Amino acid sequence: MSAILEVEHLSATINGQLVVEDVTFSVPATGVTAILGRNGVGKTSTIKAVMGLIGRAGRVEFDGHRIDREDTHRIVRRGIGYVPEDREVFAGLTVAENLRLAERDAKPRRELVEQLFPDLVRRSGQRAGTLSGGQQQMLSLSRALLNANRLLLVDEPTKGLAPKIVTEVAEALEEAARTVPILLVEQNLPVIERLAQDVVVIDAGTVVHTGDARSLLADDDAVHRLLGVHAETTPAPEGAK
Ligand SMILES: Nc1ncnc2c1ncn2[C@@H]1O[C@H](COP(=O)(O)OP(=O)(O)OP(=O)(O)O)[C@@H](O)[C@H]1O
Repeated sequence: MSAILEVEHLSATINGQLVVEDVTFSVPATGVTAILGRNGVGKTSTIKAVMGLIGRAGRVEFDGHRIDREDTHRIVRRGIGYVPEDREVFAGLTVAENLRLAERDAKPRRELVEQLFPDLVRRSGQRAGTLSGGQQQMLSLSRALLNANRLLLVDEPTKGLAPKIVTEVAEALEEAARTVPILLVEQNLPVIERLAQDVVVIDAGTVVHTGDARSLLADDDAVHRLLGVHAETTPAPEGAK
């Protein structure tokens, strides 16, 4: 399958410290590709480096164009949506104001967002800072989905959420993935099993495994060796297949 994103020998630094050493992987033009790895191995930094948010070197090609020397705003305009780990909603603004600020396209896809997140429609006048973590996550996802992005980079969307909300976020991502490929950093194995076709495992700043998600998750020894957890011990979110 053709790749929408090709990352080759990517390295990245924060405050002069090397946080991504040498990462190579590609993201197919459809479906969900998950970046996995233990805490602190460089997953978030890899995504930030692709977005040009931290110093980076190496080759990053998006839809045939080199983007590794481009500014973040140019990368965003090429059609990569970024949903950061800390959600970064404007706390003092309402849900509606947060969404309006995110609109970049002449015809933002408001209907898609309203269909995926009816709760946000009901809360359009509520200040984003008073939303629950799950609702803030949905607002953050909505902002990326409003524009006709051609790739979404989504960083740990289920982190710290209650099981029921994890399921809702997973459902929304599953629905979104029908319209746009997603590169997803995720630690929740049942969520990965539900959403991802492909996995990229990072350890100590380099890629140590790539392949299809099901094969990896079916191999408890490999999951334990690569991720330090056991596949069968992670509680499944409600409604997971
Ligand atoms: N602002 C910073 N200053 C210094 N070091 C940093 C900074 N941000 C990240 N790092 C370091 O870079 C390394 C990679 O961090 P990163 O957040 O990319 O890992 P991660 O795999 O996403 O971790 P987690 O799963 O815990 O979110 C870590 O050792 C971390 O301590």
